[in-house]
Amino acid sequence: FLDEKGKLYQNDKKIHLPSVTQEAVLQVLRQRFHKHKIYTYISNILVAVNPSKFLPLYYNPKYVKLYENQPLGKLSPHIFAIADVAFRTMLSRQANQCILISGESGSGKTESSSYLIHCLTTLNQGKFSAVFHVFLQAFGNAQTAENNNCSRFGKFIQLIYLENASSANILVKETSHISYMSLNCFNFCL
Ligand SMILES: Nc1ncnc2c1ncn2[C@@H]1O[C@H](COP(=O)(O)OP(=O)(O)OP(=O)(O)O)[C@@H](O)[C@H]1O
Repeated sequence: FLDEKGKLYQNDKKIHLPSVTQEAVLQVLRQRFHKHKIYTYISNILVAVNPSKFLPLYYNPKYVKLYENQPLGKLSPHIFAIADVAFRTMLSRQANQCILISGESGSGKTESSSYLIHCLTTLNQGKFSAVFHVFLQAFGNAQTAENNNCSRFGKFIQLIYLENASSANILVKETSHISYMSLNCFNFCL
């Protein structure tokens, strides 16, 4: 989102970087971070910079509604936009969707997955309790030099969407066997 002179564009307008180097990308992320913008799109990939503090404005429940049914890139980059696109694509194509979250320890993968689950269950008006997360974290997390709440296991989370279920129609399954987190919503109950 830098213009040719290296200046940040206003209003999250999409533009090309003059040269795509690690330094240039980091510069954009840094500049946006200083403007309290922790999310940036690189194509349809969302880059999140860990703010290390809760940003209530970002995660206000009204944003789930705001991002609902909006094409990716129309509004400011946000993790709710990723959840919405996955959800809509699953419904329209009747096909599994997968969201991969990767990053170094302490970068915010667990937090991001919580926001995704929150948004996906809200979009579906389903009810989800955080029991799975709390339970797994109680046994599987530990404090490390990088992260006070470090997951000491890989995670695969599957959200199963049941189209005709009467009440809570997203089931959440959480298992722990791969080395980075993936989120997979699917399974239609026709
Ligand atoms: N979006 C966010 N908003 C506010 N705080 C965040 C956010 N993302 C991460 N954090 C903070 O950073 C800490 C580390 O994040 P998290 O545990 O999600 O990292 P992780 O990538 O899952 O780490 P690990 O691989 O070590 O398990 C969190 O406990 C939280 O305090």
